[in-house]
Amino acid sequence: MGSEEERIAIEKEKVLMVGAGGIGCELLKTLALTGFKHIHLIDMDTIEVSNLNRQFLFRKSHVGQSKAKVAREAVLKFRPGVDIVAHHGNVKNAEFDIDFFKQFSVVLNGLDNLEARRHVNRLCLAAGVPLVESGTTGYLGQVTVHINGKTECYECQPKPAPKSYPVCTITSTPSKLIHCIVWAKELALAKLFGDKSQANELDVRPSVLADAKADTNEVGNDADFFELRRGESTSQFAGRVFDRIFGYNIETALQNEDTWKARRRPDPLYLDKILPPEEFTAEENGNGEIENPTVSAMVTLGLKNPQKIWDVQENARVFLETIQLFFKRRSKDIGKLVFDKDDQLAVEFVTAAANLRAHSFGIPMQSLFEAKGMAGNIIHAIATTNACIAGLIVLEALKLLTKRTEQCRMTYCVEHPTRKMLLVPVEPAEPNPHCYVCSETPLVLEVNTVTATMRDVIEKVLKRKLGVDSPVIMQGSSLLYETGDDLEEDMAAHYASLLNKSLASYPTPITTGVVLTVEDYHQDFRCSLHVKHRETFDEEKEPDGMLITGDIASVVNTDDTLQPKIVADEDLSNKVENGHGDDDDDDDDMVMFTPETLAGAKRKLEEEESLPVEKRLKIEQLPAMS
Ligand SMILES: Nc1ncnc2c1ncn2[C@@H]1O[C@H](COP(=O)(O)OP(=O)(O)OP(=O)(O)O)[C@@H](O)[C@H]1O
Ligand SMILES: [Zn+2]
Repeated sequence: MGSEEERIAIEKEKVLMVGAGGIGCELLKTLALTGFKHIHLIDMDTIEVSNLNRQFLFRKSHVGQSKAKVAREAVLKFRPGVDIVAHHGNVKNAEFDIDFFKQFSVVLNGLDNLEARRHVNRLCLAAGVPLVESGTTGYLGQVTVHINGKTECYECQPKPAPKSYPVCTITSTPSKLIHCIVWAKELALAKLFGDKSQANELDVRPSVLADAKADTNEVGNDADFFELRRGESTSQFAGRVFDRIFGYNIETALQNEDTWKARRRPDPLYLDKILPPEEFTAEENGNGEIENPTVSAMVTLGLKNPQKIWDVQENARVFLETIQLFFKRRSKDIGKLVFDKDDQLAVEFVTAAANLRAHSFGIPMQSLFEAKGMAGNIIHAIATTNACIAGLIVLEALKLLTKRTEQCRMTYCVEHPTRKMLLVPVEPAEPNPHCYVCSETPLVLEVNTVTATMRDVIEKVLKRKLGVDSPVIMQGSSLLYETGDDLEEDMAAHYASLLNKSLASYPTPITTGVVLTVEDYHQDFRCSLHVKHRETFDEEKEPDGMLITGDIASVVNTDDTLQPKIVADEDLSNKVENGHGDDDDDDDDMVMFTPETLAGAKRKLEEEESLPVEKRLKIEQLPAMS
């Protein structure tokens, strides 16, 4: 039992918890059992079956209900005297504003995404409330403490960003299964079932070869190749797509000899070499069958074990069956499907398509279970890690509430003992004086002001890179853009009309030398952008056609949409692939974020003797995913 001072603080102070998932369930239980009496809890989600193995406050009968509300009820059963207020909503909602945050003595995060974490960080800074931030990934975890003005804020240091791959690795020269999975998920699935208006490089071929084929009309260069044709059965369609993407496209790529000089040549796959014809030439057209969102090709094909690696025939069958099922039972999703790791049919399609491509390129195939993990960037959560992290959060909260801030520590939970410790405490660093969030450091925006529009700047830089939700943009004293429900109609129309204008064609041209002020009142966020015109950008390395520089250590790409650069959470997929988190130094992979960017981190170790540098980097690189 702690000191009297602690007991009083525990009973009196009001704490806010954000997230009632893996960490959140453990945290709410630990707070209640420690004696905390006033707890607010925010979570926007409802309970899913897949949460039940570790989010122990939830039962099967709760599936579909609010996590925050059910967590509250579950804890009240064993600690009825605790005053718990459950909010079922997004922490970014306007109701959770700075005044709302001000009522708490400390905020405790149990979130799973960068966007929400950055938002809470900004509100805590604005409200002057200390934040205890946390994350776990399998056996790894971390708890960090952020006190406005005293320690670094959550955004003072760079965060691991998704790893990106050159487009050509994905479209033409995969060398690992993850490349094939990204291809299956972002190109094949998207081309067949996703939004057709989005650019998609699934079917790109060298123009010379494409022209030659088009002349003979052998395959055609038709834009609607991936559409179900009139009178065509879904099985004929699936077969046609199979031969195109695994056969014809590979054969076409093979004709580009230079590509294969130093690489293994892929083998084209054609259905008639893999399956007997009766399996893929059925004439029936099953459109119009009953829609069923939970349909599964594994069920209809009798494949039971998700951990078994399918052979080529099985992958071909699953590929064909998933396409048919999408058309017959999921037709409402066609044209708008986006990959979701909980969508069984989509995962089956991605597994089969990735495996077939892998087979063609001589890459070992994987089971659906493994492929799902890679496609969904899943590292299986470990309940014990969440419990340890929740305990550490409460310990840090106690130090904050009893004003023992000098004792606060960032604690890293590591997989292998470091100097006999699995929990490595590190003294919090001071605020980064160049952090654009907690200091007023200006940023430089390099952009082609003649071609880029204000919409580009808002979407690609302000929202995606700087994590701003509702930007207000000023140039000197004139307002260039604002959003909000209370905006007059004519003003909203005026701003909308300006959005598609290039920066240089604004009434007062926005070009080199102009300083834009960006604010988000809800986040109490403010920064200035110094505009610098630049003619050209490297399409591969700077796909946004703009670059934000300056003292922007913490500016990272939070967006995981994959156009035009293909991005995947390699940190995580590596772990699934190799069983550990080390990068295997495949120089094919282009990393947007390197250990060097972390080396400047100023954390000091608790003991005099420092960790070896590699170890320190690893600790600091721990991704905080959930
Ligand atoms: N913006 C947000 N507002 C409120 N709650 C959020 C927000 N973003 C994430 N959360 C909540 O944070 C929790 C994180 O928990 P956790 O990492 O265990 O994820 P999960 O969705 O429960 O599980 P998994 O992703 O592993 O299936 C989730 O319950 C999620 O709803
Ligand atoms: Zn900061």
